Amino acid sequence: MQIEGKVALVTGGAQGLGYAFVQALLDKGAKICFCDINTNQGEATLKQLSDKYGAGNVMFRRCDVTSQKDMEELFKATKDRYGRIDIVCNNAGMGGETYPQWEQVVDVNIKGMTRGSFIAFEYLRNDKGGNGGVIVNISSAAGLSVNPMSPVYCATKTAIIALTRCLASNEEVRNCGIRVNTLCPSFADTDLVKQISPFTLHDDAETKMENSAKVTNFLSAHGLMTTDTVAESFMELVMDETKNGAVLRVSKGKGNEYCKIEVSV
Ligand SMILES: NC(=O)c1ccc[n+]([C@@H]2O[C@H](COP(=O)([O-])OP(=O)(O)OC[C@H]3O[C@@H](n4cnc5c(N)ncnc54)[C@H](O)[C@@H]3O)[C@@H](O)[C@H]2O)c1
Ligand SMILES: CCCCC/C=C\C=C\[C@H](O)C/C=C\C/C=C\CCCC(=O)O
Repeated sequence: MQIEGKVALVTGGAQGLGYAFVQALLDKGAKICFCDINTNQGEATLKQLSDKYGAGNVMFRRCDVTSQKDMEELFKATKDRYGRIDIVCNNAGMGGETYPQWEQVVDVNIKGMTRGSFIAFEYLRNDKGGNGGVIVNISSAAGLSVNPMSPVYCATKTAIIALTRCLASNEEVRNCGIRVNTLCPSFADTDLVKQISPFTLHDDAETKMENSAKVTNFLSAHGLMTTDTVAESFMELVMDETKNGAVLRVSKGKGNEYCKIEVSV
């Protein structure tokens, strides 16, 4: 897919990986709408991006991906401003393993990305005025592996891999010119990683210290990628038109791998 002249929408784009995806798309000539629940950070990021790429090429809208109304308005505002939508990146996500945060993790990571995919279909489908296009859902290497420290986060990310593969395999979706892929990064240098708080059955100080040491050791064993490195792989999933239903794991230690998850039905 040629990016020049295309219109992309990125959720959770005010910082971290989403911000890197937005910049990678702008670098290739796309027009962008990014949303975030954090209005202050979103507006600060909009200012930086407008200075660098021109105010006509980028817009920000406050939007909570757990709200159907917010998301419908986000897509409509993007189409109203730029006339089309070609690329949707469902990126907004979070971690948290205790109540009530774990429920919000399910809402944002699973329902938010499902909502974003379903609304995207209405705008991309080439049988109803769209031009086809691509959806990239941001899962995680955590969705491909077993991890005792983050059962809820891992479950949500595995769900996104399943959602993506099923949607991509659907003939109606394919026939409307829409590809759906998922990116599964290992650790990258963002706030989300700095805030990891592992699942535990105990809340005493000693266990907390032990768990914190486990997280530190786990992180130093795997290393942190830059957000730009992850964005290069994101762009591969966007641009390579042969990729549909792809599950691309990106890891500092293990490199990039398109994962095959075979099941017999
Ligand atoms: N950083 C990593 O190591 C890593 C690895 C694999 C996958 N991921 C995934 O990448 C995505 C981005 O994570 P990140 O590391 O950049 O984290 P981050 O915390 O730096 O950025 C996440 C952004 O999403 C926004 N957000 C959160 N909830 C939202 C909501 N309800 N509606 C709209 N926006 C919301 C936040 O305000 C923030 O700007 C997430 O889906 C995360 O699970 C991150
Ligand atoms: C300390 C583990 C907690 C992990 C869950 C919390 C936040 C996760 C953020 C990222 O999505 C983590 C990404 C991958 C971690 C899972 C497996 C590591 C695989 C290592 C590799 O393949 O390089």
